[in-house]
Amino acid sequence: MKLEGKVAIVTGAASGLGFASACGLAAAGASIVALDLDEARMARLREQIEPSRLLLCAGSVAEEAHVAAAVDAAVARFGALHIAVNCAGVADAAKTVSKGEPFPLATWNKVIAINLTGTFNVIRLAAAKMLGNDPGDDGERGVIVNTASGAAWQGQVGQAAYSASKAGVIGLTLPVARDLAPHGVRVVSIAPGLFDTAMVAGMPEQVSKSIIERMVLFPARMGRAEEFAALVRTIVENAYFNATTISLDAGARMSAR
Ligand SMILES: NC(=O)C1=CN([C@@H]2O[C@H](COP(=O)(O)OP(=O)(O)OC[C@H]3O[C@@H](n4cnc5c(N)ncnc54)[C@H](O)[C@@H]3O)[C@@H](O)[C@H]2O)C=CC1
Ligand SMILES: C[C@]12CCC(=O)C=C1CC[C@@H]1[C@@H]2[C@@H](O)C[C@@]2(C)[C@H]1CC[C@]2(O)C(=O)C=O
Repeated sequence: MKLEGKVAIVTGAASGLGFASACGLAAAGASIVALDLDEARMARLREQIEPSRLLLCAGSVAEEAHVAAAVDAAVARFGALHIAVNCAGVADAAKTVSKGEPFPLATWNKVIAINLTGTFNVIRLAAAKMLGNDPGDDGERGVIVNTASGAAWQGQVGQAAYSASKAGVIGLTLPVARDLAPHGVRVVSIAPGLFDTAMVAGMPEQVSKSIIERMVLFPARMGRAEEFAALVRTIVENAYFNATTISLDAGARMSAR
């Protein structure tokens, strides 16, 4: 799908991979509907994207009403919705049992609600709008890009909820692509390795250095948000990507413990 004149909703757009994706799609000519809980940080998009092609929506991907309002606003303001990029996510961690205390169910529910249910909430509401689009080349009406994680396959200590949520994103990719293929909507997920964003900013330098030296194959550094955004753009523009999860991780393999 050519990006010029298209409309994209990007969740988690206030920070990191979502911010870079919103900027990258806008630079290629798309109008952007940004959805994030963090209204203040999201406002930084105004410095990168011209006002006539930017709509900021404060809200949670886990709330039906918030996402419904954002996709309605996209169509009301820009006339259609062609692209959805799911980047909103959290990485709250806990051990299954720690010092005799079981994993807090509230943490489990939060991570699943945002990373997995939130992703599907955006997919279903955005796809319903995409089905109203006039078909383009090959009958294409829309593209959905989700963010999984290498942790789906190689979760570390404390990542039961996070890994399960991301495995869920990978799991839904094929059946949703099958559901939407007859309507000309593609669905692709990206599984990033370690990227230099706010989500990993709290990691002690020693830990990140050790992960990079021992577990990242080449190039031995964290990923840059712009590299993620470049893949999002490629997925949107290249109609032959569908129903798959693409690793973007410099060959990272995590250790056993
Ligand atoms: N940074 C990394 O190394 C990796 C990140 N990921 C995934 O990439 C996605 C983006 O992560 P980053 O950009 O690194 O993190 P980030 O922390 O920089 O950005 C995440 C954004 O999501 C927003 N958000 C959180 N909960 C939300 C909700 N309920 N509704 C709407 N927005 C919400 C936050 O306000 C924040 O702006 C996440 O799904 C994360 O799990 C996956 C693999 C590696
Ligand atoms: C658990 C990690 C690594 C150790 C640390 O000090 C801090 C962390 C919090 C953020 C985690 C870190 C690592 O496991 C990799 C992930 C899970 C990171 C959040 C996103 C992350 O980069 C990922 O999903 C990788 O695939």
